[in-house]
Amino acid sequence: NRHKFWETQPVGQFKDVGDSSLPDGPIEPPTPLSEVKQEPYNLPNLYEWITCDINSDEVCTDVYNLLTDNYVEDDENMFRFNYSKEFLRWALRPPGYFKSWHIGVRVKSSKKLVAFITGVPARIRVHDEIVLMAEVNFLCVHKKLRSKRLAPVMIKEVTRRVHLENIWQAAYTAGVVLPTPMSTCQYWHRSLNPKKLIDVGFSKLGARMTMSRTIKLFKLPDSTATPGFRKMELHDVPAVTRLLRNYLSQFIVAPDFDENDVEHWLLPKEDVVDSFLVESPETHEITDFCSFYTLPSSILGNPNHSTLKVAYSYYNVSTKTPLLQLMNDVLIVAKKKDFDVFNALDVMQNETFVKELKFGPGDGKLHYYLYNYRIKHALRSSELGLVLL
Ligand SMILES: COc1cccc(CC(=N)NC(=O)c2cccnc2OC2CCNCC2)c1
Repeated sequence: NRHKFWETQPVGQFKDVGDSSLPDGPIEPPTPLSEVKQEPYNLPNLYEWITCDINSDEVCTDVYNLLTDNYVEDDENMFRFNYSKEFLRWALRPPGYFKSWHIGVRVKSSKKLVAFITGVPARIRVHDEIVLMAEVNFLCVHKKLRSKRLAPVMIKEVTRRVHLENIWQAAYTAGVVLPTPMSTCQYWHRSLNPKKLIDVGFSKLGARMTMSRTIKLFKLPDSTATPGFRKMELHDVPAVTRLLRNYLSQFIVAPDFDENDVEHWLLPKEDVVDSFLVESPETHEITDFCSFYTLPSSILGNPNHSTLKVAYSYYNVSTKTPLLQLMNDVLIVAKKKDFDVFNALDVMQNETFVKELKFGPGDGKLHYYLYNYRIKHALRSSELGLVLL
């Protein structure tokens, strides 16, 4: 009963993979809103649901502390994601968000937050269909409450609250294989501070390599190479939206970003998201775009370092500047901002630059999933134009 819960859900089931009689699209029809369960699912006696007002500093701090101590670790339990409070506020309040989709579980007596799950609304295009979805993220159960089957209840409760807003599909990622990945991505790391990465065990010194040789190997220029390369600003939103919409149209699954979405997700926000563009010095046309988000990791049990400063490739568009040169400029900027490593999934055209720019393959995979939406043939990662936080 490895997937006891997921076998009860409207997701592609392993037994159905390859059954081409099943059409792409929703697996179950919407339920009339009057038939959606009106009250929250039952929790074990000591616990209660709490809707988390992420605008409240106290609540945001409780969420931050729960995730800092109990969220996703790498396979060797050496690192743990350490999303900042400002990042959480950004990630959870996009245009049209619902406070009711920021769901916590706390101990009735102590009011201690012990579990969390979230959804945010997103318009996602699948082939030629624009589908309103919830992007579900930050599922976290306190380490001391694991194996109490709390996660299935959290998932059912966020699903119920999404249904109440008349949304019937969702998108999510996981490092584990569940029924059934829509795509499976490889992740890649580009060392920016190789000495620290080796000191903390993130990287290993290559065979027949010295530390000084390794530092030299990953050294980057002090300044970017592309004329007209600059930070994105508010007045660039219309041009970046046009550039990004056109670029994303080539992928089978991609967000359907409008100007409001671009303003929220891609305008630079210090220590949260960085975005740059190339404005042609001659024509002032915006020809290229690149971005990354900031997600540090706590380093577990290292005497000299407590945090790994990690940049995650977000959305990149090259129409005039070679993608290789654009991404090398992004690495130069990330190094200058003191990031230790730059991560990228092999989605979109990322595979075309990772090898050239000295990325090394990560030791895990990131699986993408859709809820209540069948895609008969799993996508190649290069057919995926969606990056989740
Ligand atoms: C380096 O510190 C880590 C701390 C926790 C987990 C991992 C490995 C891992 N699971 N990495 C990823 O999932 C990953 C690798 C490359 C790019 N994006 C990623 O995940 C993103 C997107 C999904 N939500 C988490 C952040 C690494």
